[in-house]
Amino acid sequence: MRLADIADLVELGDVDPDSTVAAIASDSRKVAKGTLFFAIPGTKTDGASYAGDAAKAGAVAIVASRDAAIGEVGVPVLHTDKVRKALAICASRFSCGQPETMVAVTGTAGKTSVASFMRQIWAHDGLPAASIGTTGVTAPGRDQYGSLTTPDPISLHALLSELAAEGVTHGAMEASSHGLEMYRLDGVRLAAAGFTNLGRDHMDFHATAEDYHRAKMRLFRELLPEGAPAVIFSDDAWSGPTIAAAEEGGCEVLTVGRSGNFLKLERCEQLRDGQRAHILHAGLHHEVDLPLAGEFQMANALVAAGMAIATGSDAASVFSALRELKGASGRLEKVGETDAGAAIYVDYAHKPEALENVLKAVRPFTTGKVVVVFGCGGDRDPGKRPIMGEIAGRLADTVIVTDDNPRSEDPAIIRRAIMDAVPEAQEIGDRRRAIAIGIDMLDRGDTLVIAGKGHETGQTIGGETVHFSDHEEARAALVSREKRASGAAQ
Ligand SMILES: CC(=O)N[C@H]1[C@@H](OP(=O)(O)OP(=O)(O)OC[C@H]2O[C@@H](n3ccc(=O)[nH]c3=O)[C@H](O)[C@@H]2O)O[C@H](CO)[C@@H](O)[C@@H]1O[C@H](C)C(=O)N[C@@H](C)C(=O)N[C@H](CCC(=O)O)C(=O)O
Ligand SMILES: Nc1ncnc2c1ncn2[C@@H]1O[C@H](COP(=O)(O)OP(=O)(O)OP(=O)(O)O)[C@@H](O)[C@H]1O
Ligand SMILES: N[C@H](CCC[C@H](N)C(=O)O)C(=O)O
Ligand SMILES: [Mg+2]
Repeated sequence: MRLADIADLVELGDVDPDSTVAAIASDSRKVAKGTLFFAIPGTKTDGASYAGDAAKAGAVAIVASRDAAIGEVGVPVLHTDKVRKALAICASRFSCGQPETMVAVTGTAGKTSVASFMRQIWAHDGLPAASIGTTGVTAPGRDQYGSLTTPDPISLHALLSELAAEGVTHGAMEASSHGLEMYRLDGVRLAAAGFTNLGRDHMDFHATAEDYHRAKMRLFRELLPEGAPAVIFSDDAWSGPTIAAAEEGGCEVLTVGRSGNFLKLERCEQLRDGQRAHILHAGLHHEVDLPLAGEFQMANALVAAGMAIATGSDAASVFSALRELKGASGRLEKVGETDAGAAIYVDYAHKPEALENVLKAVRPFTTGKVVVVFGCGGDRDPGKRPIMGEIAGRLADTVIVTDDNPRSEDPAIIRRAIMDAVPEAQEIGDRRRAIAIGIDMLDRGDTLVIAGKGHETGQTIGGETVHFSDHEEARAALVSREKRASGAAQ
C-alpha cells in the first residue's frame, strides 16, 4: 500500500504519495519500520503522546486529528477529521478482501446468538460461513476464543481478509455499541444488518439510553449501504425508533416478529426443550420446531432467518435449518439434569432485560421452583445491580447472589448492592460453592439458571483471572450430588 491509496482519508500535503506503507498500527508498541501510526485520542490515554515513540520505531508517518498536540517528531504528520474512522477504512484497504456476503447484527441481547444462527443456516446450505463475536471466531477449520465482541479494525480486517483467502464466502459479525461508536467496523462491506432489541447496558460508557441507541444506529444510518436490507425485530420497545433510523439511512426495512411484515410470528408454543412456531413469509405459512428453549431464542432465530433470506438464501431451506439450530455456547444452554430430572442451564444474562427474559423463559416448563445463581461484574455499570436483584426476586423462587468478575471492586459491596433489592436472597460469594448449593437444593420439576458468565472460562478477581467455567462447575457438582445420593442409598 502507498500513502496515495489513502489520499481521500488524510491530508497528504507535500508528503511523497509514493511512500510505501508496510503496516498500520494504532499502538506505538507495535510500530516497526514503514508502519503508518494512527494516533487515537482514546478513553484512557491520547495516542498523540506516543507519536514520538512511533517515529523512533520507524513509522513512515503519523495520522492524527487536527487538534492533536504533536510537536516535531521527525516524520510527517497527516491530519484527518476522524482518526478512528480513517484507521478502519485504511485497515480495510490494507488487508483487502472479505467474505463476499457479510452481515452485522446489533442490539443489547441476542447478537452472539444471531451471528451463530446465521453461520449455521448458511452451513446448512453448504456455504463456507463464519461468525465473529463475543465467543470468538468460528469458521470451517477455525474455532478461536475471542476477546472483544467487535474486534479492533486492524485485527478485524486482517481476519476478514484471511477468512476470504480460506474460501469463506459468508460471514456474520456482532456490532457492539462500543464497536460502532469507535468506528471499529467501518470499511466492512455489508450486505444486510440486523437489530434485536435495546435494554440497559454499558451505562458506564454511554451517557443515556438515547445515546446508546444512537451509537447502535450508526449501523443503519452510516454503515449499511443505501437500499440494503435492515432486518429489525418488530416487538421491542425500541423497534419504532430503530425502523425510523433505518429508513433515514435509506435501508430496505424488513421487520420480523409478531408484528413483522417480512417474517410474521403468528403463533409460538413453548415445549420442554424447544418451541413450535408458525411463521408467515411471502404469503406462505411455515411450521418450525425450534430445538431451543426460550421465546427470546425465537426472536433471535427470526432475525437470523430474515437476514439469510434477505441476502439470497432460499426461505424453505432457511426454515429447515432452524429445525436443527444449536444454541451459542452458554446461551440458555442445558448442561445437565439431576437424577429426578431437574434441569440446569448456563446462561450469559449479565444485564437486566436478559435476566428477566431467561427467568421468564424457563418458567413455562418448570413445575417446581426456579432457582437462580448470579452476580454482577465489577468496574461495570453499578446501576444495574439493584435492578437485577429486583428481577431475580420477582421471577425466581430462590435467589443465590454470588460473584461474577469483581475485578478491582470489593465483591461484598457488589453483592450488597444486588441484595438491597432482594434481601431474602442467600449470599454465597464463592461461585463454586454457590453453584454446588444451587444444585443440591433441586427437587423434581425444578430448574436452576446459572447466569452471567455463559461461555466465559475465567473469574477475574483484582487483576488476576483464574480458570473458572460454570459448565465445569455445574457438571462437577452434579456428579458429587449423585455420588452422595448413591452412597446414602447403599
Ligand atoms: C473502552 C474501550 O472500548 N476501549 C478500547 C479502545 O481503547 P482506547 O481507544 O480508548 O485506547 P486507550 O487505552 O485510551 O489508548 C489510546 C491509544 O493510545 C495507544 N497507545 C497506548 C499506550 C502506548 O504505549 N502506546 C500507544 O500507542 C493505544 O493503542 C490507543 O490506540 O481500543 C482498544 C484497542 O482496540 C481496546 O482494547 C479497548 O477495549 C477495552 C480493553 C475494553 O475492555 N473494551 C470493552 C468495554 C468493549 O469494547 N466492549 C464491547 C462491548 C461488549 C458487549 O457488548 O458486552 C466489545 O465490542 O467487546
Ligand atoms: N433476543 C433476546 N432478548 C432478550 N434476551 C436475550 C435475547 N437473546 C439472548 N438473550 C439473553 O442475553 C444473553 C446473551 O445473549 P447473546 O450472547 O446472544 O447476546 P449478545 O447481544 O451477544 O450479548 P453481549 O453483548 O453480552 O455479547 C443470553 O444468555 C440470554 O440471557
Ligand atoms: N462484555 C461484557 C461482558 C460481561 C460479562 C459478565 N460476566 C461481567 O463480567 O460483567 C462486559 O465486559 O461488560
Ligand atoms: Mg455478544
